[in-house]
Amino acid sequence: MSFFKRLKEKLIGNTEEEKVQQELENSEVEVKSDDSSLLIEEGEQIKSVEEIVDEVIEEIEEAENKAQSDTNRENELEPVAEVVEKKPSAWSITQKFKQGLSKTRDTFTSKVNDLVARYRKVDEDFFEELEEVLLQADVGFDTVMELMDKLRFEVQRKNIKDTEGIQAIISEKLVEIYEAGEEDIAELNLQPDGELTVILFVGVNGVGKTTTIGKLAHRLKSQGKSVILAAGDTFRAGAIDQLQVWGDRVGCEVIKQSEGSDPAAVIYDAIGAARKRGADVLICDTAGRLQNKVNLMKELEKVHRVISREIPNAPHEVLLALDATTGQNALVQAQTFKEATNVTGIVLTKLDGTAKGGIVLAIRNKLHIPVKFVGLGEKMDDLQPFDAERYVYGLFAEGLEKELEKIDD
Ligand SMILES: Nc1nc2c(ncn2[C@@H]2O[C@H](COP(=O)(O)OP(=O)(O)OP(=O)(O)O)[C@@H](O)[C@H]2O)c(=O)[nH]1
Repeated sequence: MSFFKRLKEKLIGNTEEEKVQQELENSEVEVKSDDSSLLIEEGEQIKSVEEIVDEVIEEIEEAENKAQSDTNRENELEPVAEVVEKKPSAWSITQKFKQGLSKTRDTFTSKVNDLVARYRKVDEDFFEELEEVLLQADVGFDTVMELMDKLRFEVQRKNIKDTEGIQAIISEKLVEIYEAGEEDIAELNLQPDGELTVILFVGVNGVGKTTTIGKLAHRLKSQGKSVILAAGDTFRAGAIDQLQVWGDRVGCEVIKQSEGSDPAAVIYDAIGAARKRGADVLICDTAGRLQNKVNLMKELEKVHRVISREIPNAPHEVLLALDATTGQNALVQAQTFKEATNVTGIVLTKLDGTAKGGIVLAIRNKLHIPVKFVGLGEKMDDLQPFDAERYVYGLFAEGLEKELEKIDD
């Protein structure tokens, strides 16, 4: 199957139900933009100004009453755990990537578009400027070089002369580089039913670790899993309470001890509690002090040892939370944690807050650790499994849409 056919299927979803849903979503937008109420039908009486004013007042009152009852209903719906989750369509997830990457797209893509308009023909100068634009988006030197080689080769092979459509080729090559022959690298290593999965979260303070734990717990719960949280960050003031707030919101039990107690002891207790309750997933928070690497290593080693003594092969995931807005600094943090513990995946938070979303590619290429989740906003369902195809769509939405329209279903 060609790259673009596969891409289209991924973005829209390939079940009939998903296709119908997407068409509906599109047609809703069309109806809204076609405001037929402004048209006067043949034979219709033209209303007096007073009549129109009365009607408008009535509409405003109706809208206010509706808003009030919606707010009441929303308040009744808290906590979040009570909300019955509707499975999001493939297209709505794609739109989350598009929205979440809008800052990156606005800067990066507009520069690429500008290049395409200025050059029209693909030549060495064009490649050099493109290289610069990619470097500015934090894609990383090695990845940019690899991409440029692939682009030059493709342009020669297909005898491409025009710069138009180059976004589509860049997208294809970026996915190729990201996936590099591996499939399903974003999947969480969840154990079969009846067995406990232990997920350890690491990362420095302030990157959004606690929020991410809460969002992931919510996600797993809405997939029918029972989840317990372990308040292993006993170091940062307020961390235990913050996790408890998330536990209450999402409806998960939080196993905790007092501030300053031994994190390994908290996690040991939490494993016992999770087993007793027959829980499916235990998510453990840890402290994120980086000032002293030796201490960090010792602490994480101890936590690791305690977990794997209780459950061989556990922890099943060690997820490192990194803040995308810190750019190259995130790479340095990742390197330190990689040396301290066996990181199995990265959760890149606040991708929506940066114009340098190319950092995803740099992380993958430099560290060879898959990005398992990305934070695309502050809402509960804005934590999404990373998906290379949706990511490149987020980068080049407009350019790719033109290309995808050409593809028959
Ligand atoms: N826009 C956006 N904001 C996020 C995202 N993830 C987290 N945040 C926000 O980042 C802020 C910090 O997150 P917290 O989870 O409270 O992080 P923290 O308590 O400072 O530190 P740690 O828990 O140690 O990481 C909060 O306001 C979160 O709502 C994201 O993906 N996008």
